[in-house]
Amino acid sequence: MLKIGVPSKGRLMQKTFDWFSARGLTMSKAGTEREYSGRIDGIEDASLVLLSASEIPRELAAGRIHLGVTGSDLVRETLAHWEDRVEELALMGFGHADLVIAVPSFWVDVETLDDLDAAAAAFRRRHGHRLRIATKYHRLVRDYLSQHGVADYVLVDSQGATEGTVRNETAEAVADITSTGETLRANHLKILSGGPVHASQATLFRSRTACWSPEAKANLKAIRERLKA
Ligand SMILES: Nc1ncnc2c1ncn2[C@@H]1O[C@H](COP(=O)(O)OP(=O)(O)OP(=O)(O)O)[C@@H](O)[C@H]1O
Ligand SMILES: O=P(O)(O)OC[C@H]1O[C@H](OP(=O)(O)OP(=O)(O)O)[C@H](O)[C@@H]1O
Repeated sequence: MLKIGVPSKGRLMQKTFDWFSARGLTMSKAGTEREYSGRIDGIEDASLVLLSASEIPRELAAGRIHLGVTGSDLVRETLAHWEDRVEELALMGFGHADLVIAVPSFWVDVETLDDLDAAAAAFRRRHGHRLRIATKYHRLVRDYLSQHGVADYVLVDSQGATEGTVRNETAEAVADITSTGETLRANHLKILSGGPVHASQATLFRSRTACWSPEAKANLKAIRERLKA
């Protein structure tokens, strides 16, 4: 039995169903709105596992699902050495969002990462502690800043309403996902230039660690054919 994990709710769920449906694989939620089970028509011996988008990377890495749909940001953030554990089968063309670093709009001297580096050093000299960046994307932000030689900062964990941390004085800067930019603007934050930390979109992943029985492999082959068509 091939297990496919798809988002059970939230912004990725309906578009995931639509994407598969356009390729001849009809997914639907079973039972009532609140029941987290589903069915998939158009392929034999495949079952749907409805999960939170943020749990799908872990389930793929543990091999409990064979395929899974989630944001590319969540896989990179959740799984160390993600490419060893999952394979990207298809970029799905929706769920686009950029992980960006943003600072208060009134920091007129800070536009680039180099500026942030200089501001962080000055901040430490003046305040005696490191500049705080609020985020839930610890791995991605740490790797990105280290690649760009920025070291004088500390990450503070924020699992939601991250843009509010600057106003609430629990951080000086933020690293968060944005699509329209509305939330950043409303909180008087501006994005550093130089491109996003990661440009995310909904992606179909294959687990490298799941048990790939001959039947599961045959099922995957059939799905790949559908995707090509
Ligand atoms: N404002 C946004 N616009 C577009 N995509 C976004 C936005 N915020 C987050 N995303 C993307 O949506 C995905 C997460 O989806 P969603 O927020 O529905 O799941 P979740 O946080 O796991 O929800 P839950 O755990 O409550 O089920 C991530 O890949 C992220 O990049
Ligand atoms: O650029 P925008 O279109 O304004 O979208 C950005 C917001 O969307 C996400 O939050 P979400 O709605 O998932 O809530 P959260 O704060 O609980 O993460 C993200 O964390 C930003 O706060």
